Amino acid sequence: MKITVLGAGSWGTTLAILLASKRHEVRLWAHRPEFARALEADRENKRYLKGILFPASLHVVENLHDAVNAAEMIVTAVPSHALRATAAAFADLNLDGKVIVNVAKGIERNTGKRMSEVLLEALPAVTPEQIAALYGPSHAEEVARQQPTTVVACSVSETTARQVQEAFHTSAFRVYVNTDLIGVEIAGSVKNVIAIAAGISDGLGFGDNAKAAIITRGLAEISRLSAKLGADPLTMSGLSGIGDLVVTCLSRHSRNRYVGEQIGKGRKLDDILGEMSMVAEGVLSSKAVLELANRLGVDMPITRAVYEMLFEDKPAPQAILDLMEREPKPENY
Ligand SMILES: NC(=O)c1ccc[n+]([C@@H]2O[C@H](COP(=O)([O-])OP(=O)(O)OC[C@H]3O[C@@H](n4cnc5c(N)ncnc54)[C@H](O)[C@@H]3O)[C@@H](O)[C@H]2O)c1
Ligand SMILES: O=P(O)(O)OC[C@H](O)CO
Repeated sequence: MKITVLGAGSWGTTLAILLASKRHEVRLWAHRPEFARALEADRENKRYLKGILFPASLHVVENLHDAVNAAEMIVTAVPSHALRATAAAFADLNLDGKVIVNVAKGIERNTGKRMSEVLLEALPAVTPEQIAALYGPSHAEEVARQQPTTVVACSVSETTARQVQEAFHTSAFRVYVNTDLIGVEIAGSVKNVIAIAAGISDGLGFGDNAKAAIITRGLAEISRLSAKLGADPLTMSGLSGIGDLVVTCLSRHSRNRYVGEQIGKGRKLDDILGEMSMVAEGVLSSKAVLELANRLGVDMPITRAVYEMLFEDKPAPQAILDLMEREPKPENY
């Protein structure tokens, strides 16, 4: 199959290598032409995925239109804040019959939209059945080393989800299917905000009890938001739900958990982000998720606390105390 991956960060590069290793004809597009030229010269992504060489069937391309025109399947792996502009830049091409697999995890600033909603708006000729998400607990560093990983291919069309499953599945990268796109996208995106809270707990020196509380009560607020939006509650116990929440809250690879850890140590957000080369989606998503929750009347206290610590300079110890001293509540509400 001819597959184009848009975005040559750690995840886009990892997926392009995985797909090329399956003998698909793969094109990898980087939004900066000079970076594309460096990738082609090195046959390696020295900035985002050092030490993993490109298979021969992976072609680096500079021209977005050529990359999209050549593809039967398009994988969008740019950061979520860049997805709308990236898609709009190829909206005038003929996209009939092409499947678009988004792997960016985030909720759009200002609109509160999920990534599939952003794609449908930016690509008016594309139908919901052409769009899929590939989500789940999958750090690039481990997938690139072919360590066992499980993910979920999701689309409102089961046929499309199965096409994506077939395209990506390997003996080290096991792909399940699901058709609950709302649940998969909400869970897979909001977990980044909860992972920042988990990192804050680490930075403050708290232990396993606090981490378990953040994961469990984080899942409770993700579940409340998803239910309000019409998701299947079962998705929350799946790979994009508890699976991705656990990996992101616990992993040493997680950029979101790292940002939180630094905040917990008392550092300023701008300083932390200024020295990071990789995207931590939960930072921008915290604001978008909180606005969405407020609009829908959904209580998301951990998300609110993360937002206050990141953007309103609330000291982390105070935020934790405020969370703990809230009015006692029933577990299921
Ligand atoms: N890294 C992972 O393990 C992993 C796993 C699953 C999902 N994801 C998701 O995949 C998405 C991409 O993450 P990543 O880890 O590959 O990012 P990264 O931080 O490794 O790299 C970001 C990439 O985006 C590019 N970029 C930056 N601004 C851009 C713009 N305006 N337009 C187009 N491209 C731009 C950068 O050049 C770079 O290639 C994120 O939403 C992330 O949550 C990442
Ligand atoms: O490194 P993070 O925190 O962006 O997490 C990456 C992936 O979403 C894990 O599945």
